[in-house]
Amino acid sequence: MEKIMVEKSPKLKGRVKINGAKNAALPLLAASLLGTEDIILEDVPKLKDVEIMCEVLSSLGAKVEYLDRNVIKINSADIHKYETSYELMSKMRASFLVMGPLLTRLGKTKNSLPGGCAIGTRPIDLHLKGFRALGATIDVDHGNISAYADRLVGDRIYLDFPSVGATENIMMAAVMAEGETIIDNAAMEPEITDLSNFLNKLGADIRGAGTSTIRIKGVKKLGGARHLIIPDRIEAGTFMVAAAITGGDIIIENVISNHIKPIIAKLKEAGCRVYENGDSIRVIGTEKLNAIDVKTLPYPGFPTDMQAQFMALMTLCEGTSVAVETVFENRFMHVDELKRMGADIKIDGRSAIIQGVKNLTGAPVKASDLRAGAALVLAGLVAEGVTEIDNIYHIDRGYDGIEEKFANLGAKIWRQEF
Ligand SMILES: CC(=O)N[C@H]1[C@@H](OP(=O)(O)OP(=O)(O)OC[C@H]2O[C@@H](n3ccc(=O)[nH]c3=O)[C@H](O)[C@@H]2O)O[C@H](CO)[C@@H](O)[C@@H]1O
Ligand SMILES: C=C(OP(=O)(O)O)C(=O)O
Repeated sequence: MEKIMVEKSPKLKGRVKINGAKNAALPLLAASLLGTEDIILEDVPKLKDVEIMCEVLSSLGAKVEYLDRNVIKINSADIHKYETSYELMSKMRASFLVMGPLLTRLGKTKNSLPGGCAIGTRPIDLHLKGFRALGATIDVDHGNISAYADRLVGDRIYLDFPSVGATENIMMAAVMAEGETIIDNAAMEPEITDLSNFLNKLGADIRGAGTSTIRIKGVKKLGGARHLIIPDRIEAGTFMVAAAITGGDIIIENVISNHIKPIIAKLKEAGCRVYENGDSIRVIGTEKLNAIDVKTLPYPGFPTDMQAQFMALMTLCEGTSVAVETVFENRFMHVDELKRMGADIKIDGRSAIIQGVKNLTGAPVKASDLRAGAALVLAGLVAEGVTEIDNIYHIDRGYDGIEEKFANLGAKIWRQEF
């Protein structure tokens, strides 16, 4: 069993290059099932989740080949299987994103129902509502969910919540449906726009991605393309908080600053200096951090995937900070772990009230989910002594080379076998 060990570190300084986004790579890999010619994805992060999605694609008959560390070639010309195994599906929720592409490409698909996870129950009712509106019949039995349709026909679909996954799955199912599909109250995350750009390169006809209304005109067939994945705004945000929490000075390269406006704004409110320069961002920390409040919201609001990392920062801000989580009903599992490190946090429903403390102390802690793990790494950088982080497979789902990147900035961090 491996743990990540973090020792109180000097102020982090230097440059760090951000990888392609996990949350763009996963839907793009799923969408690759739609193409009938070679697809090349560039800047794919080397992550456990990406590995699992590649296994899912291979299990369906796609040819998946690494051309380089971060470049994957996929050919789905001969996909024939429409069922995924429980074993693969249960490893990662995002594998459910193959449902839309398989439904439209093969007319049927059967997958095991994804369960909830540490951050919430994460239902898929909105994905299914979309598939049904396009004409699919949905059956659930023995933990499996099947969808089939002789033909899919476009319709107008209103999402009760702008779900990222539902928007993606419905977009992918609709690309080859007859006529026009309109998704209202669609998610507006940059990863949706990246997916739309990619599908259009394959020959799809999608307009409006990045706004709350997406229009998809069905086409007969999709081909191939080469596509560079957008930078990971959450990885970028995590390193920005690292500069803030250690009072350091970090230049973060390969960032689209428009994608991280709330992160920039909140770090400035905390007293940090943030300079945008083309595709890089420099964050300079401050001796005294001001208390800040954050409320998570769908894009362009403050991202739920940055709430835990900001909470690590808030534990050291002077005064009282409040974090309100509105996207997931149970995304406060990091609170007890931060408290073990000396943080003063109270939870009241969907709000966490954080009273700044003078310092944190290292402790054995557990990552309950991906971003909770990132928050513990950040807290460990400034906590007295050593922080020993267990369950780091969560962290490896979403951060490519986390120890190397932090160590290059001067952090005392290593992976240890126990
Ligand atoms: C692989 C990926 O891209 N993951 C991201 C994606 O997850 P994911 O696509 O799962 O997130 P959603 O936007 O779908 O979920 C947001 C909220 O909607 C609810 N919901 C969702 C679908 C549905 O059918 N019914 C329903 O009620 C969920 O329970 C949750 O409370 O967006 C989340 C919100 O920005 C991020 O935290 C995740 O990192
Ligand atoms: C919640 C996350 O991802 P996933 O949807 O893959 O669980 C995340 O990236 O923080």
